[in-house]
This record gives sequence, structure tokens and C-alpha cells, in this order.
Amino acid sequence: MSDPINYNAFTRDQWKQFANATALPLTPESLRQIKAFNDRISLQDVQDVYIPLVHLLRLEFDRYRQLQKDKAAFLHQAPHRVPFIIGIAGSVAVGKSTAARLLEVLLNHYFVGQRIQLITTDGFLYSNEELKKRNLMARKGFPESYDMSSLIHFLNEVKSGKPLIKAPLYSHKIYDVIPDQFEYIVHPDILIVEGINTLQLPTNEQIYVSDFTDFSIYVDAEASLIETWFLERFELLLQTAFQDPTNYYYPYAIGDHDQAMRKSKQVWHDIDLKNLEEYILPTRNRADMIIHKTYHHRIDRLLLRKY
Ligand SMILES: Nc1ncnc2c1ncn2[C@@H]1O[C@H](COP(=O)(O)OP(=O)(O)O)[C@@H](O)[C@H]1O
Ligand SMILES: CC(C)(COP(=O)(O)O)[C@@H](O)C(=O)NCCC(=O)O
Repeated sequence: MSDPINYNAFTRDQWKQFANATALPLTPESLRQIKAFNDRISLQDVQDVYIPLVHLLRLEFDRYRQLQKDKAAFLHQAPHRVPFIIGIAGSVAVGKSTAARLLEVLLNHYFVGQRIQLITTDGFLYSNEELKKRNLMARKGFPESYDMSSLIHFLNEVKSGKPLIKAPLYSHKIYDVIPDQFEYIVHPDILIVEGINTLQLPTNEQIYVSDFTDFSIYVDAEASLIETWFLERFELLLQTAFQDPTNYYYPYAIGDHDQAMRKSKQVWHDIDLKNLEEYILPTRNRADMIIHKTYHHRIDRLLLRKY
């Protein structure tokens, strides 16, 4: 990728110098939490990339809080806490949810006393039943497959300080939105919103998801690498589906392995790669920060928006 003019680009070695020398080391408990959700995460990445990123987020968060206070004073309003929202965008299977969960653990560690919550926009996909009715099963993940007005309404409630907000949940295991199960969002100081559409501009809404995000990150990699990560994740899903007939992937898990892999490749090419090229990649240059990954998920470059 040639660097866009409105970004400063850093190699990993340059970026790691930006860590705050006084930052406390991670506790064994935080390290355990990181390993617990993905034991393949490189702790070197955490050190070199994520600790400086958390430091930058601290600057952004403090500046945001101060601005909210000053604005309230200007408007003669009582000061009120408005959640800071971090958006994480990128292709299907590029590692958004892994990055988001890692950030959640790190923010909990470093932002002492602040409440951090995480949601994924997958929960705002229409159910498979609804997608079938709309003939959109082959367009899952494309802009029209999301209930965008619900997502916008949800984010508006978060920013308005509503005390208890329900966020719908999605499960890769059932390949559908989970009926009647929700995540409860309760007065977060920081909400991480992860999803392929967090930087998109849907044509039929007047407000966009990005109007609510205070810092946005795009996780980037070559499409051919993302394909391998997509296929690896598919194989992992097959392994867990093996003993569970209710799992969406069960028929693939007990059937012919090569045939299942061919099907997965086809899904990548016909749906997720198409979505990446047509709708996700064009949003990359709206992000405040681009994190570029190479082989084995290693982060090699970081781009930070200048203005
Ligand atoms: N930093 C990482 N190190 C190792 N594996 C990773 C990393 N990030 C993601 N993965 C793996 O890549 C696959 C896709 O990641 P995931 O977070 O599910 O992507 P997304 O949320 O973008 O669809 C998963 O199998 C995940 O375990
Ligand atoms: C639910 C998704 C749109 C979002 O994916 P995620 O970013 O969570 O990996 C995607 O996993 C998906 O189901 N795409 C449709 C084609 C497919 O991969 O089955």
C-alpha cells in the first residue's frame, strides 16, 4: 500500500520507541487474561505495539474528557460523563475481535478506575431468517445485511448516558444472531465497538457509526494473508463443531474435510473478499490509525492520521 499523504507512517521499530517509559509492567493476571482468549497472541506485539497505543489512547481520552467538561461549562450545563468510543474496523477474519479483546484487557489494566466495555456490530446483523426473507444470505456482512438504524440508535443511547442498554449478540457457532440474549452496557467510560462496518457511510442514514467514534482503528493486511487466517479460523470452528450437532459447522465437521475446505474458500471468494474490496477497504483512509499486519499476524507498520 502506498502511504496516503494525511498519515504519518512508522515501522514497528520506530513505533515501539513511543512507549511511556514509566508504564507499569503487565501483571501475571493481565497476561493470563490475554493468553486465556488467544494463546497465539505475541506478547512482543503487546509490548512493542499495544503499550504505545494505550499511551496514545490515554492522551486522546484525557483530551476528550477535558473538552466535554469545557463544553458543559460553556453551555451552563452540569458536567456529565460521555463515554469515549473506540471503533475497530477491517476485513472479516483480519483479527478485529482479537485486537479488540486485547485492547479491552490492556485498558482495564492501565485505565484504573474506568469502566471498559466491548461490543461487536455483528449483533446488529439481521437474523438469518430475516436475511433469507430479504434474499441476502449471500450478502451477509454487506451494508444492507445490518440493521443500521438500530446500531445508530444504540450508539446514540450510549452517548446520551442511558444507564442500561441492551446490545444484541452474534454467535459464529450458530452462524446467527442469538435470539433473546444480550450484552448489557452499563455506564462505560470507554466502549470499544468492533466490526467490519464501523467506518462505513451507509447511504440511507443521516448519521454514521463514525460520528459516534472518538478514535478509530483499521486493522489491515494483504487479502491473500487474510484468506489464510479465514481458512485457519474455519478449521478451528470445525474442531469445536465436531461434537455438537447444533453447531452450524457440524455437517462440515463430520463430512469430507477437503470438500469443507473448498466450500470455505468459495465463501471467502464470493462473499468476504468481495465485501472487503467493495465496501471495507475503501473505508481504510477514514481511520485515525491503521495497524498493518504481515505473516503470522505480526504487526509491521503503523499509520497515524496527521489531521
Ligand atoms: N494477533 C493474533 N495472533 C494470532 N492469531 C490471531 C491474532 N489475531 C487474530 N488471530 C486469529 O485469526 C483469526 C481471525 O481473527 P478474529 O479476531 O476472529 O478476526 P475478525 O474479528 O476480524 O473476524 C482467528 O483464528 C484468530 O485466532
Ligand atoms: C458475521 C460476519 C459478517 C462478520 O465477521 P467477523 O468480522 O466477526 O469475522 C462474517 O463472519 C460472515 O458470516 N460473513 C459471511 C460469509 C461467511 O464468512 O460465512
